[in-house]
Amino acid sequence: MFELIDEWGPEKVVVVSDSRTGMRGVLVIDNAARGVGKGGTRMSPSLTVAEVARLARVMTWKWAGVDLFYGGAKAGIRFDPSSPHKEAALRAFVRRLSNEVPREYVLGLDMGLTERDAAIVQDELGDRGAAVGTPAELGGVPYDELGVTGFGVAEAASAASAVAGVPLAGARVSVQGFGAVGWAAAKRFAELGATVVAVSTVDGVLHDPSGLDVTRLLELRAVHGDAVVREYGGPLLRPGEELLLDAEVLVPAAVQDVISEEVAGRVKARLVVEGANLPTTPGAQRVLAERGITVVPDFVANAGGVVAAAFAMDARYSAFRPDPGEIFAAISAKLRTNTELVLAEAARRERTTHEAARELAQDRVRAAMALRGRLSTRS
Ligand SMILES: NC(=O)C1=CN([C@@H]2O[C@H](COP(=O)(O)OP(=O)(O)OC[C@H]3O[C@@H](n4cnc5c(N)ncnc54)[C@H](OP(=O)(O)O)[C@@H]3O)[C@@H](O)[C@H]2O)C=CC1
Ligand SMILES: O=C(O)CCC(=O)C(=O)O
Repeated sequence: MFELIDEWGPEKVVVVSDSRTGMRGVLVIDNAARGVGKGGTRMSPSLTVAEVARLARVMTWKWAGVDLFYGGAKAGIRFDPSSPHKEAALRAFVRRLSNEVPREYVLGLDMGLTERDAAIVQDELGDRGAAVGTPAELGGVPYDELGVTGFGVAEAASAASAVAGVPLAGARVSVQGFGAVGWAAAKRFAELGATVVAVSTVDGVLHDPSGLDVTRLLELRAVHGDAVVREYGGPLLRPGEELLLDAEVLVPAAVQDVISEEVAGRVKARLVVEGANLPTTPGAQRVLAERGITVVPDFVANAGGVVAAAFAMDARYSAFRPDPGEIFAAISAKLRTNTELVLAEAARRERTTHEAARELAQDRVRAAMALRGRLSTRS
């Protein structure tokens, strides 16, 4: 595990387990120089410690990128989110981390967890503190139900469209994943005048070159959940094919590492907007840049979730729930400005967009570390 550590972190890695439920979990606090550790908790049957450490590092850059004062952290639970024992596993996870939660880490939503789970976390914490992403009935900001992250992904795409030479009106968009990020991205792209030609889940890829009916997809998802692509009807392409379709815009919004160097060489889109965390490998980022394909990096494009989470953190101390309109407006403003800055800096510094965005975020984290006396004294 020591090989995970570099000059930025992680500062703390806590591994927990529970013999009764079989839950295994990990909390990674990557870098808390700018504030308390904050990031979503992922539940997946194949989760690894290294995966959570990589996600926690993304959070360090994400909070610094939007200049909000939280530290990079992420947690993960190795457990099947469809199991009837999910609640017991989640409660065991929170109980095992009672030293760290919420003093050093505040839970939020990531893959496999929903607002209902955040409510369970809140119940487990009692008067020790709050979870974030709880339902409106608990005074929370239900950011996955609101679709804030996907909304922000499409806003970032809109800001990048001029640089990429891809006007969004009429652009064909292919979206991988139709969960909290994917559905909301598809909805916002359609509102911005783009044509959503493909969406996918693990079941396969729905593809219609003349455009899918996004309203119908959203209605089907509300009723059938994950089974949405099968319920829509029509043939399905194999998972992965959505990355290579004829489309101007590609939005990977499911899992990490789906765009390898090899896949990057075959992507047809002119603009890739990363809804998921870590969907492109470093090699793929280089290939895409060499091919002149504009990439909006994950921690720039999907930062709508952290902006909403920051509102939710503030709401913990207020009797007034933030207005969703205010949250969406803040996301649009922050992500558009940041996207334009990152693309301009990448061009100016002759770096990939990931490199430029990381350098900008690192400057802020380094400044906080210096002020706290945390920089290395070794030469
Ligand atoms: N929720 C948020 O606010 C934020 C999420 N993210 C990141 O966005 C990504 C998605 O998260 P989120 O939408 O919350 O997760 P969800 O669990 O809500 O949805 C994930 C979606 O991806 C689909 N999927 C999983 N694997 C594949 C695959 N190999 N090919 C195609 N589709 C696949 C799932 O299909 P099925 O339903 O069939 O399993 C589901 O539709 C993650 O990387 C997450 O870390 C980043 C910032 C904020
Ligand atoms: O911090 C949160 O509550 C959710 C945001 C998150 O996990 C992410 O952006 O990946």
